[in-house]
Amino acid sequence: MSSTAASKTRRPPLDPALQELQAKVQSLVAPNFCTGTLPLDSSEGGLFYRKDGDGSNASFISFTDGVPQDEEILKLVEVCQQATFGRGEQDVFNESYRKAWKLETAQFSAQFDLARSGIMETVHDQLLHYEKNTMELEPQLYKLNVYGPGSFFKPHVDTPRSENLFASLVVVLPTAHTGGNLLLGKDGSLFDFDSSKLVFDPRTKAPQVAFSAFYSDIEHEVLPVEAGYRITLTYNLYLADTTMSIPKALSSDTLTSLKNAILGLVSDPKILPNGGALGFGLLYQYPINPKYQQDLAKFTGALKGNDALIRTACSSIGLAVAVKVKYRLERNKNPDWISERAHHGGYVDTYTLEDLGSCYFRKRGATPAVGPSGPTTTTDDDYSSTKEKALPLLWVTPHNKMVRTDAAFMTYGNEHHFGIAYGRLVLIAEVPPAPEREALLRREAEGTTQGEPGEGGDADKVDA
Ligand SMILES: O=C(O)CCC(=O)C(=O)O
Ligand SMILES: [Fe+2]
Repeated sequence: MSSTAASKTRRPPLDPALQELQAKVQSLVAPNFCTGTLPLDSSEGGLFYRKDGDGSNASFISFTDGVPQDEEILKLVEVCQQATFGRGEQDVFNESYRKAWKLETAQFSAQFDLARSGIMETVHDQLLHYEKNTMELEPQLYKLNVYGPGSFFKPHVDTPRSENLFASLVVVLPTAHTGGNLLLGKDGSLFDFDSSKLVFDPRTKAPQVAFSAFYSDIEHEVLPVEAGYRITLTYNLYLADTTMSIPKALSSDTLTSLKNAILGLVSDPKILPNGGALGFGLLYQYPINPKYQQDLAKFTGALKGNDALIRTACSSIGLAVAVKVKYRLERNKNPDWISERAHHGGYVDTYTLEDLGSCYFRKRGATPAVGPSGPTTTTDDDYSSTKEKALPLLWVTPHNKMVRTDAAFMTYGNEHHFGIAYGRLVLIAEVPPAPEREALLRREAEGTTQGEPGEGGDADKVDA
């Protein structure tokens, strides 16, 4: 029997509890960016810079000793290079896509000290909110950019130049300018960050920095600067393990209502009566290194925003959760499948939502491969003989609503990089057979499952 026939005959009407959980997941709003301003003390307001290759002559510009004049900024521009961007595997210069100047880190030293500024604490709290408190974000200064009149940067996602790239941070230094808004999300659907209005205190006119941090896979653009110069420091924020305990106060209302919606679904013995899994397509994309195929099976990075919230909700009610890569089979017309190389055991077949097509969850995989632009292709010889052992996988949400994945768009980034691609991931929460779920539900009703992380518990501890 073909898989298409199998999924057609098996698709049941949508359960009201599933509809409720879908609506809940789709209405989640975990933060995916954060912005703010910070006074800039005169001891931190300077920038030393030099010409490329000139070790002996440095110049200086102050951002706190009066508003920098155009002539001073033009001297800085003189030592800059035209900014390029990544397209496929090359850095290219194309003024219809990006018009700006850049300075490499070897050419400048800013007195502004990100580590001491307190910005990273805010960013950490917002962007790693629902994640394990064993991870932190490590900022790496990336470039200084100058956007003059007519400068802009067309919509793009930031290049995943390492598997650990998580977020991007832009710090705008205080200069007089108009335009140059940073739009987050498609056409600014998430936020319109108008630095021109933020870099001087509206009351005292004192200079300040304005910052914006966002997950690097979120589409963003810089609108043309209309007048003046917009000067930025950009940082890549990498995930790093930490032994420090980072306190977290989770907004438990959102988490509790999501947990209740999941419990509402799994408390129905007609749902996955013999066990199976709930599938959640993740909203964000994550950098994956196709070379390390084994590691694809155990994604250990932090999840972003809503994705992290779903993982925390599932694991804190005692469901075993795992993050998997979604693959596409090349040879036949079979739909996507999900593989986990590290485990051996059964296979999970599926009945699905209409818009996903069917999908197979297998606990033992053939060789996976990730293409350079996300969706994956592979061949799998023993695929058809193994799917009989499948258990149902019930999709709660489709994948990747947040991220545009059309090929042209995905080839653009802010720098070329070999080997790392943004991958589509799904979260699989294993659901035990109905009789075994009673204990889980009883525990939750009695409040004996783990509390939210940051309230003395760690959601991951309840993973099976
Ligand atoms: O200047 C900004 O606000 C964002 C710049 C940017 O997107 C980049 O450098 O990749
Ligand atoms: Fe960018």
